[in-house]
Amino acid sequence: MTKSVLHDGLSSDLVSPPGAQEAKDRLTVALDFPSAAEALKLVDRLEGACQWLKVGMELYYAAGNGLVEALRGRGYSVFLDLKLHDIPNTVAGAVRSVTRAGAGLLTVHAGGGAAMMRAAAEAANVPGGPRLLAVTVLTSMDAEELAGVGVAASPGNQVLLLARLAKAAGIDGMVCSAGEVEALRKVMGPETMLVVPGIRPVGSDIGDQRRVATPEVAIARGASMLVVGRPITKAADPGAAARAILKEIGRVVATTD
Ligand SMILES: O=C(O)c1cc(=O)[nH]c(=O)n1[C@@H]1O[C@H](COP(=O)(O)O)[C@@H](O)[C@H]1O
Repeated sequence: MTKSVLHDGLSSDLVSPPGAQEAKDRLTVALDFPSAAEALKLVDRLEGACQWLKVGMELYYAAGNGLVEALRGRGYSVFLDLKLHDIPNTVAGAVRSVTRAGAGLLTVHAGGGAAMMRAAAEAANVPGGPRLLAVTVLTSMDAEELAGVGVAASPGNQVLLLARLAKAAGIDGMVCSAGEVEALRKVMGPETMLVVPGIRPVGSDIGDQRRVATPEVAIARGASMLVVGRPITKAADPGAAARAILKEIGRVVATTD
């Protein structure tokens, strides 16, 4: 479905079974750590289980573009999750600043509005610029939390509204929960990148997430890519935890190819 969109020009692993590279391309491990040293230690323990690594606010504020470049130097694709949300001029400037590091993906908050997203899309539209993802409704929010910030719509309807706004503004893909991905896939078509966090393999702690699903369910419903943090980074054996998730992804990919 989204194979060609996702692959970042890296060579396939010739000794892996068919579909293995696709599964790797569809898993992003969230490096939510306070320092480059801790993040790189985890990367070593992943033993190449994934192609994409997500650098979020905690790590980027500590380690900056240097770490993005270091991860790319090790052959990884970098998903820079800064969830930009400010006036259009400021967001466009931020996109230009981070573009220099060569991240493949960058997030903005869809709640920043159409003009902000258009400004971000224009700033990213340069050679080597990142593909932009619009974060719709955070997976840590349920209907009650949404109502608390004055949004009466259900998470499903709010995600759909923001996704349509993002697409019209020229954004490449959206971040949503597994609960909305099926409806979004129908509306957005096969090429739009739909990225799903809030992933919890059976038996793992839910923590602060609210709209969650297993890797298998999220991929079966149409997710292009999964974002997984603590179920891998806090596991006793992060490499084994990542490989178990790849197996779940692979099972679905094998039946849909
Ligand atoms: O944009 C994101 O990546 C994101 C959006 C969202 O709605 N929910 C969400 O959890 N995330 C990120 O996905 C990761 C999930 O981490 P875990 O809950 O530890 O698996 C974190 O790095 C979050 O910042």
